[in-house]
Amino acid sequence: MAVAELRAAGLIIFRRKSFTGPLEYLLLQTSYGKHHWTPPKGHVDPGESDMQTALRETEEESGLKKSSLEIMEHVQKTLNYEVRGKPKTVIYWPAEVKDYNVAVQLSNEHQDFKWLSLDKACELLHDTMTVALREVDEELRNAAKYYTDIY
Ligand SMILES: Nc1ncnc2c1ncn2[C@@H]1O[C@H](COP(=O)(O)OP(=O)(O)OP(=O)(O)OP(=O)(O)OC[C@H]2O[C@@H](n3cnc4c(N)ncnc43)[C@H](O)[C@@H]2O)[C@@H](O)[C@H]1O
Repeated sequence: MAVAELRAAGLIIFRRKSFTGPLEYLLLQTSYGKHHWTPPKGHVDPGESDMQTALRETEEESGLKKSSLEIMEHVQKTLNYEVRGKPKTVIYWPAEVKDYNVAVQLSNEHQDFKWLSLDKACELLHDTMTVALREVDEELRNAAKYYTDIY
C-alpha cells in the first residue's frame, strides 16, 4: 500500500536595509520535539492551495500578514525529506518584509526567532533547507546586482 505523503508550505521571509544591502532570514525555533529551526511553514489543510497554507501559517507563526510582505511567487523551492518513515514535501516562496523593523509575534508552536545572515542561518538548518536557502540567496543577490548594473 502506498505511504501517504505529508505536505507543507511556507515562506522564506527575509529583510534588508537597502535593495543591495545584506540579506537577513527569519528562522523560528519549535517549542516541541528537538527544537529545530525552519522558516514559517505548516501542513496543507484539505481544500487549501499551497500558497494559502504558506500565508496562513506565516501569519499564525510569525504574525506577519500578506499585506506586510512582497512575495516572489516566481521563485518556488521544493524540499523533499522523510519524517518518521513518511515522505514529506515542503513548498516555499521567498518573501521580503516591507518594513525592516516589523515586529515578529510567535505562537505557542515556537519558542524563539532570529534574523540571520545566510551563513548563520545555514548553521541551524537541515541540509535540504540549506540548499534551498543558498539558491534563494543567490537569486536575490543576482537580482540586486542586475539592478545596480542597469541603474
Ligand atoms: N515532536 C513533537 N512533539 C510535540 N508536538 C509536535 C511534534 N512534532 C510536531 N508536533 C505538532 O505538530 C504541529 C506542527 O504542525 P504544522 O506547523 O502545521 O506543520 P509543520 O511545520 O510541517 O510541522 P513539523 O514541525 O512537525 O515539521 P518539520 O518538517 O519541520 O519537522 C518534522 C521533523 O523533520 C525534521 N526536519 C525539518 N526540516 C527538515 C529538512 N529540511 N530535512 C530533513 N529533516 C527535516 C525536523 O527536525 C523534525 O524532526 C505543532 O503544532 C506541534 O504541536
